[in-house]
Amino acid sequence: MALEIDENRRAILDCKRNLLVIGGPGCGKTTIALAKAFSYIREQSLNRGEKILFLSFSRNARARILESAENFPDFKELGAKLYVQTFHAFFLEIIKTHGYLLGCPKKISIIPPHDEAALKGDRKDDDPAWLVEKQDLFNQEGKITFDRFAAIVLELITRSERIRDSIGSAFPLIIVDEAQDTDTEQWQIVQAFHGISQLLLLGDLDQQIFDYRPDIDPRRLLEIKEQINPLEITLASDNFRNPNTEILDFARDLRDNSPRDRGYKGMTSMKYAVIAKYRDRSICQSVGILNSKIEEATGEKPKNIAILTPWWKGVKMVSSALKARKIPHRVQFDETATNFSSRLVACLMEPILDKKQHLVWVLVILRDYQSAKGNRKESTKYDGWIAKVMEDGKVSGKTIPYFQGVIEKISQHQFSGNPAQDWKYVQELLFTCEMGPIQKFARQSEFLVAYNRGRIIMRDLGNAWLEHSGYVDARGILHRAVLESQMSSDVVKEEGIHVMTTYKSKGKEFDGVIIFQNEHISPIELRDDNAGMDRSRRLLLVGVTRARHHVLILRQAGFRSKLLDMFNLDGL
Ligand SMILES: Nc1ncnc2c1ncn2[C@@H]1O[C@H](COP(=O)(O)OP(=O)(O)OP(=O)(O)O)[C@@H](O)[C@H]1O
Repeated sequence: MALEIDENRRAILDCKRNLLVIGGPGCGKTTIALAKAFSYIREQSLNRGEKILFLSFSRNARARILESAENFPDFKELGAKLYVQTFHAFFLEIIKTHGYLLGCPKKISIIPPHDEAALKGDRKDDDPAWLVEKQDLFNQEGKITFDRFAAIVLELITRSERIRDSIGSAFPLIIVDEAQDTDTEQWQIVQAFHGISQLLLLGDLDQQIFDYRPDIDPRRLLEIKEQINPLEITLASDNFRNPNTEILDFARDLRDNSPRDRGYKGMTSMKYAVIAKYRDRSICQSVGILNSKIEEATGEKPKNIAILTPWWKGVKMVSSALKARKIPHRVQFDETATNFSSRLVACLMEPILDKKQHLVWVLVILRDYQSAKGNRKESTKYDGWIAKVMEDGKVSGKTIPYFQGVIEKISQHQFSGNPAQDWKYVQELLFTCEMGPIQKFARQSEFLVAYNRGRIIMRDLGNAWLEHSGYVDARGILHRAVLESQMSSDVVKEEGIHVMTTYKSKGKEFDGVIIFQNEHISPIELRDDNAGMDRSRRLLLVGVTRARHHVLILRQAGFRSKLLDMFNLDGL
């Protein structure tokens, strides 16, 4: 990749003070930040142990940064000095090293989000009792929820200058991606290194899509300017991502609510009939159409495309349509349901020594799932059942007899010792359940493959079998593998078709993008948005600007969209 270095970019490379680089989608913020990192490593000859830290918000964004870094000719020689990490993983490392100084046990364990949701139940995030409970879990048991990472790190570095200085001096240059989306604690942590490390902050207010979270403030960039006095450089007018198209013009017109009367090069709209089978066929067809559009424009087949929808429900709809026609794709999914559903399968694979105890475990999983969903009525119902089962009392309804039957059947079944086959046996048993909600819940375990940890789970289950002739601690094996995956530093391969929420697509880049619009499942106009639809506009802007060559908006026929109807996109 031949990098264009203009005056602005030269200033960024040469600057020795804190820097704030602002610019819209695809203007080259990540690229110039990486260029600066490599030039810093080369010119400042880092001491042993020193690295350039590049912090990002998500594993997706981290993967994309690493992929871009690999394209630099310097990567082979200097890549080991570049440390790209998510905020979460970086904070966790600090807590694991220094957390005990706050008086908690030395061994730290994480409470994954789905278990956290189950513990919290229907209490609000800021419920005082829940806040105290989380603090106690950390102080007394070393158990920590994801949302407390930043608070704990902040406490550590504020209470100990020595810790702050030793972290800061290991990273003479700290780059922060999407600085506009830092919450108060994250920003305070970064700010604490002001004066110790050089800070390079990348930002774009048009892409602030997490502002529904209480701590994300549109004034963050102003605050940054006031507090660390950075050299400010704007790359606003540049577009390196899709310069041969008018995708960015569309995005800007969308942002400014000033649609023009002709179409936009690189943007197409296609309508589908709402009846499920036609809709699903159109979803699959849209992939082929997008591929041809890209091939027409570039002379090459696309390397990757993304299908984006605002909610996971839309992801599921698109994924099922592709799956039915055996079109391979990678998917984002409802992690909560998948985790609990897989836990149910794992639980039923464990040796059944006491059928009543096993039934209680099953009910606890279902209770925790309902609680994680904030479904208090359902979780209370399960609490009642659990108490009754423990007292050997009678419970009316079909659920208990159904699971008693499943446990009975499995206890008489001889597992083969082949974990994949045995996992499937339990799954299929649950898939035949006649109670719709239970069957639907069980089906969520199919998404476990999306964690990329299937092989490790099967390997560890295989080891358990070798050691015990049974899947002892299958739930623990699953738990550890899922947790590792949630914190993992694996780089997800970018090729092929990716189905995800637009939120997850942030910071990524694809040859083509399909925006799937559906009135209920995948709305372009978000519910509870303001009259100007600012959030909806920003979300759509992030989605369309992921594309390098073409965007296809797949629209439900007959549905009037306040945002899209204003535009005169080329139709099919
Ligand atoms: N100076 C440059 N010269 C040549 N190509 C560039 C330059 N800067 C960026 N690019 C290319 O443009 C595309 C977008 O760049 P990049 O991802 O850095 O933009 P960004 O501002 O971080 O985007 P976003 O905020 O939307 O994630 C990439 O494919 C990158 O290789």
